[in-house]
Amino acid sequence: MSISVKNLSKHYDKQKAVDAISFEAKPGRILGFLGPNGAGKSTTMRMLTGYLEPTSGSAEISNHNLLTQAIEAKKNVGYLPENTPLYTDMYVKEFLNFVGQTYELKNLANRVDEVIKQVGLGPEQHKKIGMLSKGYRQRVGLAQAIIHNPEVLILDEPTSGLDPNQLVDIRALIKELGKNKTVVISTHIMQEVEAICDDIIIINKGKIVANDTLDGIKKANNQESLEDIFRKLTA
Ligand SMILES: Nc1ncnc2c1ncn2[C@@H]1O[C@H](COP(=O)(O)OP(=O)(O)OP(=O)(O)O)[C@@H](O)[C@H]1O
Repeated sequence: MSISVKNLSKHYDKQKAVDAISFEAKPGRILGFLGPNGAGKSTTMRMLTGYLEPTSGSAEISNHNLLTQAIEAKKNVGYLPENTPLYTDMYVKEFLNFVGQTYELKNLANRVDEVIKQVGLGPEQHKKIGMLSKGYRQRVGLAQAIIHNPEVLILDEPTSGLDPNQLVDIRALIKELGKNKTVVISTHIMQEVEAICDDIIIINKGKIVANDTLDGIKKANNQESLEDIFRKLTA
């Protein structure tokens, strides 16, 4: 199993931001992680990438425990945070080289060229990150997330704020990456879920209220629209 989460919780004082959730995710599938604002999506994603320590419970990435085998676990996960904090003063290639060095990658120059091609950054690769449009910045964010070829990709609202053209391109890219990785993507756009996700988890107030395939959740709810199902489960 690429991701295995058991009774994972994060409490901020008395608030249970994430409340004993358990789930698994498999390779070659894209898991949509849905929930209203403040449901606990980003908090869960931060715990899955080792950025945030859980209050209790455990999470494994590629069979490595994130607490006790943190280095191995982190090698197997790539992360695109919600508001991608990129180094705007760095050039695209400079930044990707910098990230690659932190993973001590071999043949780094080749790998940087490879990911630039893979995410469609070719025409913009000689620019400073600060000069790029939001869509191209997201491509840099995706490039840094996949540079070490991780088995698991965690993408926190990767298409928010993109124009319709970039949106379609980035979705296609995520779909392509999902063919041989385990991708977890959070989004508020139900159309996006329909377009790219195989499986769905809906989280509400820190608890999982649905965990099914896209087809399964629709069948279980008399083929209602995903918007209606979402509202019913999270109202
Ligand atoms: N550092 C923190 N300190 C205190 N409370 C926090 C902290 N980070 C998150 N929270 C709270 O935990 C809850 C879950 O937040 P989280 O950011 O995980 O939600 P989310 O589902 O990602 O929301 P959104 O869709 O708005 O991004 C929220 O009530 C939030 O206010």
